[in-house]
Amino acid sequence: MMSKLQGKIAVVTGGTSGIGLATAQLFAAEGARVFITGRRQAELDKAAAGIPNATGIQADSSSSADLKRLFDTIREQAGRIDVLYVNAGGGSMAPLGAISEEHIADAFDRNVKGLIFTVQNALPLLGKGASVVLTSSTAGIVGTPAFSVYSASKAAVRNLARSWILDLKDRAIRINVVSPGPIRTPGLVELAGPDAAAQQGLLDMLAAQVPLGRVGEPEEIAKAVLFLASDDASFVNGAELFVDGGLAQV
Ligand SMILES: NC(=O)c1ccc[n+]([C@@H]2O[C@H](COP(=O)([O-])OP(=O)(O)OC[C@H]3O[C@@H](n4cnc5c(N)ncnc54)[C@H](O)[C@@H]3O)[C@@H](O)[C@H]2O)c1
Repeated sequence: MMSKLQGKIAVVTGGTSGIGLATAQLFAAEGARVFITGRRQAELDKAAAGIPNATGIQADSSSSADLKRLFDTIREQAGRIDVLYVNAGGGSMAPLGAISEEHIADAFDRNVKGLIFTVQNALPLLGKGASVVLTSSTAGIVGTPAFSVYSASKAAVRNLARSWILDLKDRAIRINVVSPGPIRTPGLVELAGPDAAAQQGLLDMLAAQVPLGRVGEPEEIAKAVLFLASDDASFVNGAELFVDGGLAQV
């Protein structure tokens, strides 16, 4: 069977851990040359070493200067981008009474500003048939305690996609959104702190809310991103794909 990304140039932001790492591995297995980004050089080197045909480029998505340097480097090394998966992001918890300026800046810099400037800087490298996948979350559509700022930042993502497909009309670039439910990643379990029992408690609590009765695995998001990124989704544009065991529907 033909590999789904044979010969393609793919970029995965936040590719050192969790969903981004699993997706970079799947993209590579499907024949892509993969560029991954992360904030810390040591983790980036470790992740890139485990992925065939991968290059790690240090870049903090919150930094416009880093993003410019990232895409300048990709232009020099590969000349174009066929698949852009904007995965870098995350957030921390704060109930309404504890929301601070820093809390808002952290979520919106990573999940909104960083996402906007990632796509903007990539634009000159995206040709006809290119695919962009953005990362939202079920938290962007259902209420989640102590997660309102993260939820608001993720809710912004679907509206960016809906407008951008109009901004890019006639360029034949597809933009879609993947919205994971609770997925067993370092980023999720660390919300419960360093204690393993507390982390398991968080996973159990989240699993109980999901109609399928469990949390998801990073590889399950990677497969959905591969679908949106590949020509299998050639007429899918401006869509939001929930990969959440049904959580967003209840
Ligand atoms: N795990 C979940 O349950 C879940 C659910 C919905 C959405 N998401 C979203 O999926 C994405 C990946 O999350 P994950 O759970 O795999 O988290 P993770 O913490 O395990 O991995 C996140 C990756 O993004 C990178 N990253 C974070 N901020 C960055 C920045 N400013 N610049 C560059 N890289 C940055 C991290 O270094 C890491 O490589 C995030 O956007 C997250 O909000 C996760």
